[in-house]
Amino acid sequence: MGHMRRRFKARSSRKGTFNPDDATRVKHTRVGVWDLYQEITPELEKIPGSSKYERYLELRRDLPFVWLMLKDISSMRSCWLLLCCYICVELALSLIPAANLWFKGQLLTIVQKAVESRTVDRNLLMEVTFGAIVCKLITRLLQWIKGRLFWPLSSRLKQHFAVHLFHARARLDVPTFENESVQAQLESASSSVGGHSVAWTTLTMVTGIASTAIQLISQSSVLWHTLSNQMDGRMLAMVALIQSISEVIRWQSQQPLRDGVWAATTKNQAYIKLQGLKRIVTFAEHRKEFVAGNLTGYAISLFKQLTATVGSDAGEFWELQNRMARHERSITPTWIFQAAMAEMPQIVFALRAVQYPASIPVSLTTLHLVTQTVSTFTFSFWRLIEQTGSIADQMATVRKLYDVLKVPNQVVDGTVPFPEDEQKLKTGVSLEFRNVSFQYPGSLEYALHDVSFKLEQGQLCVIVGSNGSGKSTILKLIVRLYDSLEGEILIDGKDIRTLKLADLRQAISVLFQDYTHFPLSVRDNIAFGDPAHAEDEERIRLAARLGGSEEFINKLPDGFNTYLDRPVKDYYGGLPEGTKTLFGRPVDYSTVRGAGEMLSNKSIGLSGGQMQRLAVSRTFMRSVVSDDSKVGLLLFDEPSASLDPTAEHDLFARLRDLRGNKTMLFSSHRFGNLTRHADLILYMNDSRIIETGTHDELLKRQGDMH
Ligand SMILES: Nc1ncnc2c1ncn2[C@@H]1O[C@H](COP(=O)(O)OP(=O)(O)OP(=O)(O)O)[C@@H](O)[C@H]1O
Repeated sequence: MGHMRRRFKARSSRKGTFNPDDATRVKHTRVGVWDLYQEITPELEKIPGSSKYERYLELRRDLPFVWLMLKDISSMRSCWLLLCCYICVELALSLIPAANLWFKGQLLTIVQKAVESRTVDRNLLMEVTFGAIVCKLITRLLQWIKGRLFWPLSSRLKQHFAVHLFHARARLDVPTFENESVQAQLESASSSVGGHSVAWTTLTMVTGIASTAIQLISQSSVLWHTLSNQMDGRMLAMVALIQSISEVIRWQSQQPLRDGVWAATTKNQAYIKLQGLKRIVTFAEHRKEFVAGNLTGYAISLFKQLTATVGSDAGEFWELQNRMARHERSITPTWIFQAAMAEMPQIVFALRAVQYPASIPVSLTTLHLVTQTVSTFTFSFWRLIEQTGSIADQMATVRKLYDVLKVPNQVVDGTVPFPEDEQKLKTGVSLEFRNVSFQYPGSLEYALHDVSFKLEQGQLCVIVGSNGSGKSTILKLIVRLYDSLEGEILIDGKDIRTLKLADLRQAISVLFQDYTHFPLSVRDNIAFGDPAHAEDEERIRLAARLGGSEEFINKLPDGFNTYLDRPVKDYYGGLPEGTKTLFGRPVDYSTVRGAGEMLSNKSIGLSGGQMQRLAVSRTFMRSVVSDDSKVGLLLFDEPSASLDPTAEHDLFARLRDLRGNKTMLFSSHRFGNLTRHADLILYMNDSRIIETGTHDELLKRQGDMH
């Protein structure tokens, strides 16, 4: 699989767009039910190794990053010694084929002498034989050492760069993270081949290329030297080499989808429907309606009929593509010429033998030497081409790996510390919106339009409005998930953009409407509300109690240690059907088909209300559990949306009790329980505040209107 991914990794060096309908640049082929569109590459680019100028520029841009990475790797204390050993072993291994060749050349000399003088230099023969054996042994030994170095080195690199990548991802703010190009960059920087990190792949690739190059150079110089006094030796070598290189080129050109721009789609309606039917009978989610709808008979006959219609054209894209590629290896004039060329060394040898019968033993050995060397040679050459082909992609990946740490966040950090006096937070902060307007990135509509209001220290404010009126957006702007386009937001009279982000967010506690649950234990889900006290068990339990979640958490299989959705699945195969739980967790048989022999665990279901209580507990952990909380402003976006009336009543009562004198802001769909206690109600519609006042004032005004 890893190999496949690497072979077909899309190369995205070309700028611009790809239009399958442009017949002048795009070749259209039918592959079974599939339509394959390939961009026509100019002939020149098909020659391996001939990279275009643009490609060269790219390499020049990316190369420094590879250097940076190598420096980075060697500066890791636990790595550099291993790395040195690894490089030495690789170097030694790449010189071995040349040594082997040298011994064979010596044999050739011995044979030649034997032919000429009818005597064999015994000592030399012994030396050569012994040398060849030692060479083999050393190779084995080096390979063994290389194998032993592999895991420690590769896993250390993986760890090091895992931290790097975690950092790169963790530091991004909301608009930057949502940006598609940043996502693509992160994706490719963390791409791995066969489970290895980018660093390891790059390292092996760089050492691999160096080693192949050394092999080629050392072998060819030894061969050239050895053959210098052989009749036709060099000619034989040239002929064999040309032949073998042309094989490589032919092989290269037979990989139509290796490089270049291409796309495939199917328009075969019968095939698409067939795939749809397969899914219906495969996945559990369709079963209820499939059975109740009495669809069995109909589906079977439809499936049979469609299978007949599509016929042998049916198939997955890769399967058909491989079949076609094999068919394409048809007989062409070049192919015939190459086949003839393959026999060329033998022909040269035969002609020579006819001319000089005495030279037969020598030329026979030369022939053997040449053909054998050339075949290892071809292999090395082929590898070099393979590797240089992917090195450009790999280097680009390395650059991206380093660039992701430099992606600028869109929300720029401020410099002013906040608050000046921590004690003041206890009495809450004041909050003011001055003519704030905002559009979400990529959206043309205003989510907030000229919004102004002022909330004094310690006041309770409720924003009321229908769906999509902009309530949540107000909360998101206060914590600077996004920055407003126009106007300013002031906290304690200071523009929030001037304040240090970490301080600002520390002083605010927020419960979003679309709160999330981290794929961690229930305890950690609450503890993450206040990292400073994440180890404080008492505090976590208190937060759970106040948030109304303690009771149901205690009933979970592992209590506070329960994972609602374990991020690491268990693996098993061939389980007897009677196994309902394993390792204390329920077995999920519904995923068995997709994952083959691997199965995963069912996630533990909580009701919507329980989820919300858990989220409220996390917020409480941060803001209301204790007096030493550094929070001065509490924001709640529909905290009771999934709660039943009693739970809602309890929650609000508790919140009013616990908040002390802190400033609090709620959003709600309706007037009611909460608005009665509000110092200020903002009534929103269509991105604007259309009315403000207290509960009574607003009701009165409404009454006046009717
Ligand atoms: N991430 C986003 N990207 C683009 N548009 C968004 C995004 N989030 C919200 N919007 C749009 O901004 C407007 C205001 O949304 P907001 O979430 O503030 O409404 P709301 O009053 O909180 O609604 P609800 O009561 O449904 O929660 C809506 O028109 C919405 O479609």
